[in-house]
Amino acid sequence: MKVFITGSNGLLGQYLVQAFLQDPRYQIVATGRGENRLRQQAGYVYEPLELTQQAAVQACLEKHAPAIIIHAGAMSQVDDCERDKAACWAANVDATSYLLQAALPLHAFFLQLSTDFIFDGLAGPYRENDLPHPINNYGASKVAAERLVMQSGLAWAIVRTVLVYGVADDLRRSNFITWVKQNLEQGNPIKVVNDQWRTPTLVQDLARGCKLVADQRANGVYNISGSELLTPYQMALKVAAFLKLDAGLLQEVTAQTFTQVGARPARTGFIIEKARKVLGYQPKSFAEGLEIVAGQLQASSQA
Ligand SMILES: NC(=O)C1=CN([C@@H]2O[C@H](COP(=O)(O)OP(=O)(O)OC[C@H]3O[C@@H](n4cnc5c(N)ncnc54)[C@H](OP(=O)(O)O)[C@@H]3O)[C@@H](O)[C@H]2O)C=CC1
Ligand SMILES: Cc1cn([C@H]2C[C@H](O)[C@@H](COP(=O)(O)OP(=O)(O)O[C@H]3O[C@@H](C)C(=O)[C@@H](O)[C@H]3O)O2)c(=O)[nH]c1=O
Repeated sequence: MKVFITGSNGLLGQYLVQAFLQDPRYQIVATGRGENRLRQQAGYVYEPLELTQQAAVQACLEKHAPAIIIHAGAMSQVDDCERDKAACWAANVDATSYLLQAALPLHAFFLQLSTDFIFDGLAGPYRENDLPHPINNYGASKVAAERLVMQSGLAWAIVRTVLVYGVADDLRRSNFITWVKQNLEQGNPIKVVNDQWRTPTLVQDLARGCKLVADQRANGVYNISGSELLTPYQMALKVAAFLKLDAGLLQEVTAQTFTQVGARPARTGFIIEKARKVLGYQPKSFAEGLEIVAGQLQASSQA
């Protein structure tokens, strides 16, 4: 069975390819912007695909006619989305519309990735049936994409996640854990907020959760994240302790002393009971996640 993955050069995309490569039931079509940046390039088809080009999306889906589409591609830089709403909308909404239109005649199962940033962060942690109320362009674009998916007429699932962390090849954006590690290793003091709440998600868990949804063709919205509600400051302390780095470089601040272009919802995080019960989803603890990331970093430094 053919699975079509968008955003395959990204943090999640790389782990989706790895997860489906382990399962001989699937043939993978991985798509990304420009050249394939994954270290492993055998065992699947890679197609360069600019998702904002409707004709290219149409032609690529016609050519491969997948049974399952996992749409991980997105403009995920929240501040860039705030600065350039048109680019954000093109990448996160129009691109989703092009994929859905091309998927319709294929009757493909469509799995859309979404985010805790669809909420305003006043009442987290959130369940699947809480009402979205985004406070930045990125979140608004993901709400619009979710609505297109729900109204598409296809069999669909929406996987929402939070603050994804992990190690991947040639990423265009760092993630919080690697960002903290790099700064502490270089002796750079960093300001870290103590009044935002997240359920940080190990990228391997997220990929596993997406595969559970795809394997079961599970319809509906699923929160797939870590289970522990932590502040970035608490996360950073755990990173420092685990990696034996200098926590003295961590400066505990509140969000208002911390200006980011795109507003961040204060208290998000997800309740993941539905994914546990319906899908059998079982995330690693944050400590286990750090151990896995540290092991990967050690292995890559010795390679
Ligand atoms: N990271 C996180 O903390 C969270 C992520 N999510 C969602 O999960 C999904 C995956 O996120 P993640 O892997 O972390 O994000 P990344 O930014 O690592 O990956 C996104 C990928 O999409 C590609 N892409 C962006 N625009 C286009 C385009 N116009 N045409 C083709 N490809 C494009 C990027 O290409 P390139 O590499 O060339 O830039 C990139 O490889 C996204 O939908 C995101 O919104 C949700 C919650 C949290
Ligand atoms: C850069 C930075 C971040 N932080 C905090 C703020 C925030 O809560 C957390 C991560 O901040 P960042 O700006 O790195 O990441 P951010 O853009 O907030 O991450 C978001 O990405 C998109 C794709 C999502 O969908 C969201 O779920 C979320 O993961 O770390 C600090 O405390 N100090 C800092 O210097």
